[in-house]
Amino acid sequence: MSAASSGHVASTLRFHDVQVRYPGRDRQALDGVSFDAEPGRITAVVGPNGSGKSTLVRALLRRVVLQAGRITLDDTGVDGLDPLALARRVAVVPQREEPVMPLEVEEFVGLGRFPHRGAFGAPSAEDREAVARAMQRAGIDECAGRRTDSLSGGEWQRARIARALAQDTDILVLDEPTTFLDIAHEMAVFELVDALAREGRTVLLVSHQLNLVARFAEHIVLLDHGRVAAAGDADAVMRGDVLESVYEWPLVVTRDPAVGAPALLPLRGRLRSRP
Ligand SMILES: Nc1ncnc2c1ncn2[C@@H]1O[C@H](COP(=O)(O)OP(=O)(O)OP(=O)(O)O)[C@@H](O)[C@H]1O
Repeated sequence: MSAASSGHVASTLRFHDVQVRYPGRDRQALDGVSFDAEPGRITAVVGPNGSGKSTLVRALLRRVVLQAGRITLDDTGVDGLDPLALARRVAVVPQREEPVMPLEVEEFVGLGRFPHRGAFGAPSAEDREAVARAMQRAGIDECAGRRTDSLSGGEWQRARIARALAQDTDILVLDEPTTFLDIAHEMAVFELVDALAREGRTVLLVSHQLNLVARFAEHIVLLDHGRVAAAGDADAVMRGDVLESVYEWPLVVTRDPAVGAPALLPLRGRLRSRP
């Protein structure tokens, strides 16, 4: 299946027994994590704060050293790709980022084109088209001429998503992309991510929005202290006993009345004793 117009056929992104330990820490941030993110579907990574989700993204981008294990794109190790080759295949919306330069939104989104045209190349008609399309899909086109440091939290978030779309890759990784977004914009981002997956991209989505993940993601990986506590479809992962133990909070799992997906309802009051 072809995905982005970069010409790549979408790849399976595979984490094989990945182990990461940060210097000075006595426990592993990732401890034997294995799963596949396949083309044409959303693979969501969920889990409590500090469970290793962003470390997984950093490991993919080679920003942390693996103690053991491998991350591959269609059986090629990402460690064998130079940064530009990796950027032509994988676009990332990182969890946190502040505007560093006073750029207009359109210029900022255009930064996503760097793996295709180089840092100093003039934008081609194709670059300009990709930027316009990305801004439109991310719903930020009305802000094209605004400076990034004047945007609201939600507008800035959508500009960052647009920059990743402009990169035009077959693999898209989004680390909590709906932070700061209101309900309508949050739903619009989930719908957009869903459409991007259906067009054939491989989508890896880190999110705390379990109920939306249950509705949109075909494959969910639940991390707990750097290990995979559960993986599978929403029915396999969204189980009260599993989630209550991992999140250490009382909750019930019911059914979403609109679409029938499992829905999580946290209860009031802390668990008296941990299982
Ligand atoms: N640079 C670092 N140096 C040392 N320890 C780190 C570093 N970055 C993360 N950690 C630790 O690694 C573990 C996993 O962190 P990570 O940021 O991957 O979690 P997360 O699941 O993304 O959390 P959150 O939901 O809060 O964003 C945590 O214990 C964290 O404190």
